[in-house]
Amino acid sequence: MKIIQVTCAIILFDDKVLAVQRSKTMKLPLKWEFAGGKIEAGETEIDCIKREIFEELNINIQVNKRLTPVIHEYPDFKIELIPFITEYRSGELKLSEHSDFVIANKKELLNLDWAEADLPVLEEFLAL
Ligand SMILES: Nc1nc2c([nH]c(=O)n2[C@@H]2O[C@H](COP(=O)(O)OP(=O)(O)OP(=O)(O)O)[C@@H](O)[C@H]2O)c(=O)[nH]1
Repeated sequence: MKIIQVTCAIILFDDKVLAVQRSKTMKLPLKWEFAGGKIEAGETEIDCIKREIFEELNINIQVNKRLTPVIHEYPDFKIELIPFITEYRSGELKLSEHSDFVIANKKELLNLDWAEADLPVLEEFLAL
């Protein structure tokens, strides 16, 4: 199965983190994830995550650290999820695709119903 490369951002707002909920009509409906998306041809990982965050959330971020990529096979597709720790810089947060968001502390993050590929990312982040 072809691997789709996807970047995602753990966006820090001081000591809290943004998580977004996929809409009913997206793949993995209503699951929580870190905002991000597919790497386009010729694009660097960093360009991709900054572009996706602006498209999906209307905000600008600073990228601070790359975490360990996760390869995950869902029943109908396979992704390499490439996570970055980032921080909010500017702009008014507006959702364009997702149905909801939270800016949550570590304990609150653990209570969300995450997309499976995100679980190792969350674990690595929480252990830092
Ligand atoms: N952005 C993002 N996608 C994730 C995460 N975890 C995870 O499994 N994915 C999956 O990675 C895939 C690519 O994300 P995307 O947001 O660019 O694509 P999509 O499926 O909404 O777009 P599509 O309509 O072109 O299929 C999605 O199928 C999504 O379910 C995550 O933390 N962030």
